[in-house]
Amino acid sequence: MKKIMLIGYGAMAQAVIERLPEGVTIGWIVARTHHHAAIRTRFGDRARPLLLPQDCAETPDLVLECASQQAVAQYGEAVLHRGWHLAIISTGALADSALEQRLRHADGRLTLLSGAVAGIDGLAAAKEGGLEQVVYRSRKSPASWRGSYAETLIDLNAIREAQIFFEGSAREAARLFPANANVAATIALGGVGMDATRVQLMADPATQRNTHTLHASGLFGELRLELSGLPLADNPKTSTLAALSAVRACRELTQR
Ligand SMILES: NC(=O)C1=CN([C@@H]2O[C@H](COP(=O)(O)OP(=O)(O)OC[C@H]3O[C@@H](n4cnc5c(N)ncnc54)[C@H](O)[C@@H]3O)[C@@H](O)[C@H]2O)C=CC1
Ligand SMILES: O=C([O-])CC(=O)C(=O)O
Repeated sequence: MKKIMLIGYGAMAQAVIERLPEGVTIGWIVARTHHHAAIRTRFGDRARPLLLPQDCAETPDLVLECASQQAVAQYGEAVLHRGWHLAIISTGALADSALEQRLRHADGRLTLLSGAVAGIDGLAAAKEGGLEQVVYRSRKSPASWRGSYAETLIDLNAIREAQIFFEGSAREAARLFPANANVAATIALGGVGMDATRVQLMADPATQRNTHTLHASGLFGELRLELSGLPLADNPKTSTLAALSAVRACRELTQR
């Protein structure tokens, strides 16, 4: 039985817990104090709530971050310095290049989950021949942008048609929209980097989906990809596919 540590106890963590593959169990959950009683009630002795990953005396088979960019910055190094395997969904944390370097040079294994998008393998292959441009657009409902920096750029209650409210680099997008633009960072890290990857963020009152569009061109030819994802019921910012990419990382533990 593989025993993992989960970081976070929000919408994505719940989706992962519900779909945990056979042969994988959760041993520890790093969560805010206000979640600890609920974790104890739900899991009893099977999973311990922790304040810090370092409070775990054993070696988890995988540490699965499903929390926030802040959690990656807060715990990432401590996890990797123990030689543990860390898989992160909040890839936008790596928009902080000093943090990225520290995490990449630490002892343990760092995996970037594919999250809400697909096609990173093809983009990375295309990069080997040279990429000319990579443009990423995220289109979500106004509800998905609520509570984000978008509220300072656009009146989400008043928009009647699709509107691009942000254009910039992947680094800017990932930093300004930490719960909404991790995909921009994932694409940037697979392709031409945080500063050269162009990002457009759009609010569309006519959609209930989180649609990710990737356009890349280079020596290989051209890639156009559109992924129209259903958001999680508990968090319209987060696509179901992002949670499923974390489930896949759990399943891979049983397939080695
Ligand atoms: N790579 C990708 O494609 C995607 C990445 N994400 C990332 O996944 C994260 C989680 O998504 P959801 O579960 O939907 O968000 P959520 O807001 O529903 O839940 C986040 C949970 O993490 C906990 N948390 C946050 N920071 C923490 C910390 N430092 N220590 C302990 N607990 C902490 C919160 O208390 C909450 O329980 C997002 O914030 C975003 O960074 C989300 C969607 C797609
Ligand atoms: O889940 C999504 O659709 C994308 C997302 O929130 C992110 O990139 O952080």
